[in-house]
Amino acid sequence: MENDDEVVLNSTLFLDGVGEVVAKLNTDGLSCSPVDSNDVTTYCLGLRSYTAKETKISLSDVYAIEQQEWGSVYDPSVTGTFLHGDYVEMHRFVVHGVVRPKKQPAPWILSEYIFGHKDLNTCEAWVKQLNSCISNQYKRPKKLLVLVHPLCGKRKGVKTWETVAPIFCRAKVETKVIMTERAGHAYDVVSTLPDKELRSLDGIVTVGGDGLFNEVLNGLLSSRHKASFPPPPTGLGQNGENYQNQQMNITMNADDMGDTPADEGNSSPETSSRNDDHEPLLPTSQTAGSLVSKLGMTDEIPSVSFPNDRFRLGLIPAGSTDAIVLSATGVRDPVTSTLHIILGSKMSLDIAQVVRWKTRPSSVMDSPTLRYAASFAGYGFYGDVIKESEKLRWMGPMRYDYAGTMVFLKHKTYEAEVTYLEPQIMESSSHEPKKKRQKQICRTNCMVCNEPTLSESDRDSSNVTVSKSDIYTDKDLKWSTVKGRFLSVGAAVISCRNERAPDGLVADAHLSDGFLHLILVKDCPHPYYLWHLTQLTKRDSDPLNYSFIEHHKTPAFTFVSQHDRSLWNLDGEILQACHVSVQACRGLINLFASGPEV
Ligand SMILES: Nc1ncnc2c1ncn2[C@@H]1O[C@H](COP(=O)(O)OP(=O)(O)OP(=O)(O)O)[C@@H](O)[C@H]1O
Repeated sequence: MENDDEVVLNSTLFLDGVGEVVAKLNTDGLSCSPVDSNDVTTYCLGLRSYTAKETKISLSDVYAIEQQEWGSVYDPSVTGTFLHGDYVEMHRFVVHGVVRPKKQPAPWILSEYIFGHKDLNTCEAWVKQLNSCISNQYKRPKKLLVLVHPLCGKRKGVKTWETVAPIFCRAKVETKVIMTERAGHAYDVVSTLPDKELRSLDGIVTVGGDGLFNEVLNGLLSSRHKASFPPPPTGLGQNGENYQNQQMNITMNADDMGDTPADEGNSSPETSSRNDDHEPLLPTSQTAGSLVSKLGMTDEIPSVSFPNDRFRLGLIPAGSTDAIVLSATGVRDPVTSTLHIILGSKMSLDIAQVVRWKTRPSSVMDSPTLRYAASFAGYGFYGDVIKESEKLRWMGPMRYDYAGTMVFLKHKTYEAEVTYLEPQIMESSSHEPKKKRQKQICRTNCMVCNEPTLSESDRDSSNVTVSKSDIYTDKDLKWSTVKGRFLSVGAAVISCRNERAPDGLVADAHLSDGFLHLILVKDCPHPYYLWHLTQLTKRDSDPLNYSFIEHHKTPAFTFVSQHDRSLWNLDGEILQACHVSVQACRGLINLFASGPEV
């Protein structure tokens, strides 16, 4: 802004509340210095009434420019009246910006600067030039699909959208808005979006909670993410023939591609009671043809695939927990999220890919079912709470507390075997309680998330293509198994901060480091478990540092249980599964966010 050579526009304008200023626009932003520096400070009745220093507005903080009608601009420097200042009539334009509070985390605040000039052409030239600067310089979205869940949270989806819609409108971002009518609607819309339409969009935005976001994520990735999947649990042929056969089935069985969802219409034991389960992304969904929840059900390779550098997802929080937004922006504020979207913030996010190999122990062999989770995959306590809370929807968000208490009192434990990949080079967690670890919190421009993986750096230097599945034969990783009775098995992709757990489940989980945090809570007395749960609600506590808890940072794990009602909670959505494998897909999607400023 200092270099006058870069100045693209320079004139004297009126700035509302400041008076006449010399305004200069360059590639970084706009600077306005009062014409008469003697006017910098004025006094009213002996009190200093305003200070007008140079005003600097960075273009990266400008989200809209608007031409306004002829009207009044306040000039505090006008003298001659008892009180300083008066309104002056002129042509006007408004620069809409963002104020990012210094103390974080805090919501971003909308600001506006009203400029005026007697000459309409001068105002129009400024509007044109400013618009061209903000549209050329930043990767801002022009067209978005917006899915609004009207009943989310305390039925505040529509109200939240009505609050932020004018901001999109002001910023001239085209939005195609769909109100969801039922569970599974968003999944159906997104999974059946033709490639041409998807290519015309810069992203998809959800106005709702983590559940709605999870539907969009699954709709987007189900047929558009082609990757080798994690090995199945032992017993299903981890390295052997069965596993290979599964892969063949999954990728080549064209008969499964019809309009009938994989799990529907046959007489296997798991289908008979399937509709009891709340699985909107599975058979109850209406657009059956779009259900590509079985891996690779289609031969057709969509032209829009993931990971995708351009396409981003946005979340405008209106749900009952909003853990993904809190972890991605640090605040649960619809306006802050909207500004991140309009200003084109971008950060990548790991996604957990969950493969269900068996629904029930009695099933002979299911067709594998694929699901994605952005924040959390949990079994035992977590699955049971979701199942209980579904019956209590009428209670609103309170149902989680009630259901949580009920499930806690039952103290159910599950026999299971968990096998996870352990990075040898990493500080691995022991089974013993350990000293409080130095937590490296994920923030904006996080060093950990920006570090290339070992295979990525090898690939860069040697030009060798490393397939995703190579991770499972990496010499720096080994498989370890834990067997026993568990109160819960959880895998956090991100910190999972929420209003009840200010540091989240795992305070130092990273948004895009390619790891899951596997948390195994073994059978223990009631009070111990209660103690762990209460620690989660406190800031700066160490809720995982107990002898009955194992915490492992892992890129993948498998899980086997012999329980008939084995329920998983994936971002708050239920999946019934007794054999699963889960892997972290590093940076699989991009969000309109920049990481929390915590
Ligand atoms: N119009 C609708 N009617 C009923 N359910 C819907 C509708 N739209 C979406 N859903 C479903 O509601 C569930 C919860 O949505 P969401 O997470 O957006 O809201 P929430 O209030 O945070 O809910 P939860 O407390 O269950 O997390 C999702 O599984 C989604 O499939």
